[in-house]
This record gives sequence, C-alpha cells and structure tokens, in this order.
Amino acid sequence: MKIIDARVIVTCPGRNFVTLKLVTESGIHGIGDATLNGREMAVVAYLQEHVVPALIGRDASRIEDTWQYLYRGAYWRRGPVTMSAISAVDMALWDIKGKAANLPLYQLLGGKSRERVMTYAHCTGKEIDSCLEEVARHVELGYKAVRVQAGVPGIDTIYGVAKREGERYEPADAELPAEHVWSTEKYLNHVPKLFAAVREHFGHELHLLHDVHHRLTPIEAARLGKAVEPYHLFWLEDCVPAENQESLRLIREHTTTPLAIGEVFNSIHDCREMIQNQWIDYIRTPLTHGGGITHVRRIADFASLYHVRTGFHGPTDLSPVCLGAAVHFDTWVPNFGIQEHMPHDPLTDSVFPHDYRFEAGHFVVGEAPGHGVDIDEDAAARHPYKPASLPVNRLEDGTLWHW
Ligand SMILES: O=C(O)[C@H](O)[C@@H](O)[C@H](O)[C@H](O)CO
Ligand SMILES: [Mg+2]
Repeated sequence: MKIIDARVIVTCPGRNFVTLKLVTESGIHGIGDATLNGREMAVVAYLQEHVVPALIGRDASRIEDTWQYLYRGAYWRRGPVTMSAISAVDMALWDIKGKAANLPLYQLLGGKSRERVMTYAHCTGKEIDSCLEEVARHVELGYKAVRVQAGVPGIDTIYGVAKREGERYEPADAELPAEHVWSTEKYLNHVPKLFAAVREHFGHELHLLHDVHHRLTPIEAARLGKAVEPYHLFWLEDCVPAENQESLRLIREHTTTPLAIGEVFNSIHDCREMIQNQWIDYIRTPLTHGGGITHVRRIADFASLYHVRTGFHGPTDLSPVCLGAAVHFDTWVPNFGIQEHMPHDPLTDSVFPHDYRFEAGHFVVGEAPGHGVDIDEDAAARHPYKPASLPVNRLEDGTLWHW
C-alpha cells in the first residue's frame, strides 16, 4: 500500500492548526496533527522540505520502520519541531492501518481497558468567587475533575486565567508576544486560599487540579505542594521547568501532592529519570509532540513499570485530530489517569469532523475505523493561517521569567 500523496494543510478556524494528510494508492487516506502553537510554520517547513519527499512511494503499512527512518535517519534527533513532524506522519499511518483493517485504532492497540475516559475541564476566574461559579457550572455539566486557576491580587494578567468572563482559554493573540508581569510571592500566598474555598463549597469528592505553568523554582514548588496538601489535589502540574529532571526529586521529598509534568516534552529521554525514580505521578506528553502513537506508547509502557499514569495535554491548540487519537489511546492504555479537555469551538469541529463523544465528564471512543477524525479541506481553505504568539513573562523587576 504505497503512499502516493502527502499534503500539509494549514488552517485557522479561530486558531492555527497544521494537518498532514497522506493518501495511498488504494485510495485510503489518513491524517495526523502537527500543530506546534506559536511555531506552526517551522513544522510546516520541516514537513514540506524534509519529510514529504521521503514519504512518496513508501509502504504505508510500515509504521515502525518509517518512524525509525525519520528519527534516526535525520541524524538530528528530538526537539519539538522534528518530533511534531514525526508525530503527524505516525498518527496518519495508524489512521490508514485502522482503515485498511476496518478497525478503530483502540482495537489495533489491544482493545478497550475501560468504557469511557475521565476528562478534566478548565475553570478560571479573575477572583475566587467567579472561579467558584465556573466550578459550579462545570460540575453541572457532569465533570468529575476540574483544573482551577484564579487571578491573583496584585498581578494584572496571568496566562491560563481567562481575561474575559465566560472565556475558557486565552488564545495566542498577538503577532509579537504580549508581556506579563509575575510575582511568585503574591501567587504562593493566594493559591491555598483558592483551594480552601473550592473544598469548602464543593466537598472532597470532586477531583481538583492546578497548573503552575513552570513558574516556580524547586523549593518554591515544594512549598506550594505542602501548602495545598490539606485540599488533596488530583495533581499539581508543571510546577517547575524540567530540563533538569533532578529538580523533581527535591519537590517529591517535601510533599505528598501528586505531580504531573510533560506537556512540553517530546521524547522518552525528557522524562526517563523522573519516571524511573518515581518523582512524578502523571506524564502529560501528547501524541502530537511526543512522536505519535508509536513513541508515546513506549513512554506509557515504561511509565507503567513505575506507577506513573497518563494525563495527556489536551488544550485547544492541539487539533481534534490529536484529541481523537488520544481518546483511542486513553481507552486502551492500562495506566490511564485522566485526559485534559478544552472543548474546541463549533467552527473548529466543523473543519475536523470526528466521532468521539463527550458524555457526563468523560469521552466515549467512536467505532469508525482509524482514529475517527477527518479534515474538510474546503472548509479548512476558507480559514487561512494567521500569525499569533504566546505571551512572555517577566518578574516585577523586568527579569525574563519562565511561564
Ligand atoms: O495545561 C495546559 O493546557 C497548558 O498549559 C496549555 O494551556 C499550554 O499553555 C498551551 O498548550 C501552550 O500552547
Ligand atoms: Mg499545562
């Protein structure tokens, strides 16, 4: 089953998505997500210049060999651009294999380990009270788990806390990055108050998550983990930037708050030490950035040896193609934890028709062959690429900081 066409499709139905479409001689096609928020065109160039020419004429059934060809063959290994490109190819090839076998992806992986997959929603508010209203709204929608982020008195804008009421998310919105000002002390003093209020209003059954978005040092993260222990978080996410995996050890030694990390990782080598040493509880590397199903499956299997579960990144800047494939993966993977869910808007959903369903706080996988997501190319063409950037963060004295 030879690949006869490979197309890179860029569309912006509200935000930018990069999709790779592979067509085989038998007429079966498969698609993969290659979206790298704020750096989309780097992956487009990588695919178009270096990957697409090597795909034409290859046997679409050889998923593992193609993965190794693109990874080892390039000589320059790893990195988000390379790995997003490889991920898209891999996802598209699994989609083709499923369609050729007339089986949904989860069946190819080993069948169902569960009937449905628990998701968590984002609840944000400029003040604690408006955040509580958002939690109430999501509980009403059936969510069993919510990520809670609130504005902090004295900090003007925080990425991850919606600027306007009712907005779920802050999109990349300027051609050059907006600049935010950050204060660790103000933040650390405020977060425990937020979780005290949420527990007081909603009791102890609701799963609560919080994303630090890499803004702390290890000892500050340890302090935060300890401070929120009474509120029994499901996880504390990305509490430090993790190029230095060893920093997780210090945090782990100080707190029983579960730790999740890895949305910016793209290889097993980014998390090998922290998994092996059991310094974390959840690994978040998504299929779109972690080398597709082939490589993320390797990470998940390795993690299962150390009681680490999956909790895939699922923001609206990953396309429904990634989410669809993730729902299949989540349905199969034995060491599943939770799936992030930020609903795509109706326009995006119309560009990417799909068969996964949301029901009472969970995703239910579809039965269509492959990963069950397609792209409407005419609709995609109506929404051309728009340059957009994520913000940067500075401390109050002007120092450029993590975010
Ligand atoms: O946990 C999350 O969902 C994330 O932190 C996102 O909000 C990222 O910031 C975004 O995906 C960057 O592109
Ligand atoms: Mg995050």
